[in-house]
Amino acid sequence: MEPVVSMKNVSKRYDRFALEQVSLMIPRGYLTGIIGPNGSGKTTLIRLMLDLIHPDEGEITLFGKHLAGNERVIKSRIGFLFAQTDFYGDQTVNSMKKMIAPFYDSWNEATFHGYLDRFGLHPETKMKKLSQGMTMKFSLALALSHDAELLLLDEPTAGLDPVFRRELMDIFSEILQDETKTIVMATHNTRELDERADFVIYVDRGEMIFNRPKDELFQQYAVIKGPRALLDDDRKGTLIGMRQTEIGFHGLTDQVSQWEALGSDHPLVVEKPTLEDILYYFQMEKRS
Ligand SMILES: Nc1ncnc2c1ncn2[C@@H]1O[C@H](COP(=O)(O)OP(=O)(O)OP(=O)(O)O)[C@@H](O)[C@H]1O
Repeated sequence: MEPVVSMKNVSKRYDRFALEQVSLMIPRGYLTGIIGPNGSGKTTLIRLMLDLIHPDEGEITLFGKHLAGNERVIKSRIGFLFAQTDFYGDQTVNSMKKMIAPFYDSWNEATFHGYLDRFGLHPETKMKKLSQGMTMKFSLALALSHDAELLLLDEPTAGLDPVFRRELMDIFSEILQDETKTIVMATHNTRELDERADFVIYVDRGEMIFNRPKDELFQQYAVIKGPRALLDDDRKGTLIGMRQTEIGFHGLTDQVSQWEALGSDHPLVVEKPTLEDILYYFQMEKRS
C-alpha cells in the first residue's frame, strides 16, 4: 500500500544543525512515534512533512503527491499540532475556531463541540485565560475536527496531566480503529509509545537511526544486568551503551542468547526493554 508520508534523501541544514539524507516511509493505518533527545530533529522532521520549511535536498510526498500545487487538498486531509502555537490571546475559543475552520472543507462543527465538552473547554473563554494544557486541548480539538486522515503531532501530550494524557492516547486508539487513519507523533513521553506505537522512528543529531516496528525492537533487544564477574571480553562486546557500577554492569543487547547460555545459576537479570531504555543505551553508546 502506498505510504502516507514518504521522504527520499531529505536534507535540511541550519548553521549549527543538519538533518542529513533522511529516507523514510510512514504506512497508513498506524501510530508512528518519533523519538530522540532534545534538538535531534524531531520537530524539523514534522515541519518538513508539513512543508512549513523546505528541504535543501530530497523529495517529500504526502498521500503520494507533492505538496506544491496540491496544498489545499492535501492540507485539508491533515490535522497538525505544535507544542508552541501562538493563538490570539484576546480571542475566545469560539472566535479563534471561526478563523481556523474555514481552511477546512470537511470541518465538522458537531465534532468540534463534542471535543470541547469532552476536554472541558468553554467556547467563550479567552485564549489568554487558558493554561498550557488547556491550550493544547484546544489545538487538539481543532486537529481532530475535520476528519483528517493524517495527524502530525509535535509533543501532543506536553503540559497535559497524566490522566488526560491517558485519555488522549485512548482517543488516538479510537481514531486508529478506523484503519484508514494515520497518526505521527513526536514525543518525549516514550511510555505512551511503549503501549501504543506501531512504528518508532529514532533520530539523533539529525540522523535517522532507525524506523522500525515497535514489537520488532522489543523482540530484538533486552536489558542485561549482572555482576562484573560475568563480563568477559566476548560478552562485553555484545553490550550496547554498557555502564559499570561498583558492583555490577548494565547494558542493552541484541544477542540475548549469548547471555541466556550462561544458564540460570548466575545472578543475571534479562529484562524486556522500554523505548526509554533503548534510547538511553543508544545514547550512552554514542558517548562512549
Ligand atoms: N530556524 C532555525 N534556524 C536555525 N536552527 C534551527 C532552526 N530551527 C531549528 N533549528 C535547530 O535545529 C535543531 C533541531 O531542532 P528540532 O526542534 O527539530 O529538535 P527536536 O528534536 O524537536 O528537539 P526538542 O526535543 O528539544 O523539541 C536544534 O538544534 C535547533 O536549534
